[in-house]
Parts: sequence; C-alpha cells; structure tokens
Amino acid sequence: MADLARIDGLEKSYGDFHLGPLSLAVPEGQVLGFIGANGSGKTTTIHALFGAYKRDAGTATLMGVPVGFGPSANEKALAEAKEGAAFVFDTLSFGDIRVEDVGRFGALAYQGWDAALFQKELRDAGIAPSRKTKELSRGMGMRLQLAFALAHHPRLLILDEPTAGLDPMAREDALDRLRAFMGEDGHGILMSSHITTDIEDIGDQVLCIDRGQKVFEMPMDDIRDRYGIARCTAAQAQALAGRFPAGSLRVLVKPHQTDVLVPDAAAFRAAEPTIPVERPSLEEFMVLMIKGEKR
Ligand SMILES: Nc1ncnc2c1ncn2[C@@H]1O[C@H](COP(=O)(O)OP(=O)(O)OP(=O)(O)O)[C@@H](O)[C@H]1O
Repeated sequence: MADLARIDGLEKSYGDFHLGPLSLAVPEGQVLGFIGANGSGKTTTIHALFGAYKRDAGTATLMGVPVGFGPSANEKALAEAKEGAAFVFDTLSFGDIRVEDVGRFGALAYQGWDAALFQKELRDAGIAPSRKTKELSRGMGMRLQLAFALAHHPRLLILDEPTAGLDPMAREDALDRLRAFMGEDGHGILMSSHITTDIEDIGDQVLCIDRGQKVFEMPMDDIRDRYGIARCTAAQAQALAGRFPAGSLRVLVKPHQTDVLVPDAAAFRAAEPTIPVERPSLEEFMVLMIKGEKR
C-alpha cells in the first residue's frame, strides 16, 4: 500500500530562503507532526502536496499519484487521489458566505460529498447553518473547516497550523475531532504546528525543520521515553563531554543551570546517579536539537 502522502528530495528557493532537500512520508495509521519556527518552511513543504508552485527539485505524491505544478499526465488518477485528501489551513478561506453555502460548495467540489455528515459535524460543533462564516469565532471557524474537510470522507488530512490562535478549549475540541478521525482504519494526518504540545498530544512521528533543513525525524515515543535532559552545573556539563561518545550530547547553557540532552536517559542515570535527569518536553527537545551545542 502506497503512503497516503510522500515527498522526496523537495527543494525550493525564495530569494535567500532554501528549503530542502527534504523528504517525508505519511503512512496509513500515522500522525506525522511537522514542527519548526516561523519561516522554517513548513507551509512551503505542505503546499508541494497540492502542486501550489513549481519545485526546484523533488517529487510529491498523494495516494501514490504524482502531484505537480500545472497539468498532470493522469488527471483522472490525480483527481481521485485528491478526493482522498483534505487540506485545512489556519485561516478560514470561504469568503463572506453562510455556513450552509459552504455545504453547497462542497457538494459541487467533491464527488463523495456527504451532506448528512456535514450537517452532523456542524451540529456536533454547535454551528448554525444560517450563520455568516465571517462572524464565527476562530474556534468555530476551525470546526467549520474540519467539517468541510471531513465531509467527503478523506483518508488523509493535511493541516497547516490548525490550532494557531485557538484558546485551550477550542484547541482540545479540534484535537478531539482529529483523534476520532484517526480511530478509523486507513487514515493518516500530516499536521504542522509551532504549538509543540499539540504534536505531543496526537503525533506518532515528529519531523522538525529549521531554516529549510531537517533537524530530526523520530517517533514521539522515542523523544518521550528514550531521551533525557540532565540538569547540570556548568562544571558537571564540562566534565560529561569526555565520558560519552563525541557528538552524542547537546548542551545549552542557561542563566542558572546547563541543560544537557542525552540520548539514553536510563544509561545516563546509571552512569551519573548524582545528576537529575528529566523527561524532555517536545519543546525542550526541539530547542536543544536546534540551539544546543553538539559535544
Ligand atoms: N510565495 C512566496 N514568495 C516569496 N517568499 C516566500 C513565498 N512563500 C514562502 N516564502 C518564504 O519562504 C520562507 C518559508 O516560509 P513558510 O511559510 O514555508 O514557513 P513556515 O515554517 O510555514 O512559517 P510560519 O510558521 O510562519 O507559517 C519564508 O522566508 C517566506 O517568507
């Protein structure tokens, strides 16, 4: 079975900004969390999956079907592949229309449009069909986008910063809907966010980029369960360098302590019982991987 989405060797430049070469894959049953600072290239990467621009290099596929800029060699297969996917962006892009008109648009846009499911999603989210879309709160706007995305029964959701600007309740609400989506067989999600706690919550695999380059990609469980952050004094951090393989530690000097990211928390505890080691949050892990000095 082909991956739901795949990018291989993607490269794109805008002036001084260079993305890639970057590769990613979203297999069935997986949520790939895509993180990185503002301007690191997440949106540019995601846009390659619907052929939004001419790539400098690389390939992109949806359901195994190549996606390019301009006409496709096989429009029918690409149209079917696109039916299997749905994109959700951080801002509502329906213009000044009523919620019920969004449903009419969906029926025109997608062969597999399920009007009853769209109505149910609206009811579950407490959105009246007669409401004007531009009057919806940000949280409601996100639920409307999710309702629109889900109502043609996609197997793959591609979300670009879906929780940006949402309050904690609205974020949890949106994440709950995504969890329910993943409860069904054969589904997958690619979700970018700079809110790392969201990715911690629902991500199976995490891909991090910085200034257009991949920093790491690994299972969320490895970050949580295998790595550790040793809270050291400057002297302790200095002494560690010689005792572990060169390049295996990431060191970040802070005002009152020095954090050292260690790849095997259990082994570190056994070797250095006097130094406290904590489980890293995804945010701390990302910061240490990007800003930490390799020792
Ligand atoms: N169409 C474009 N024309 C010129 N520059 C662009 C274009 N699209 C993106 N860029 C530049 O490419 C870089 C990466 O932008 P991108 O939106 O992909 O990053 P991002 O990680 O999604 O950031 P954010 O979290 O702020 O949305 C930025 O420097 C941006 O200004």
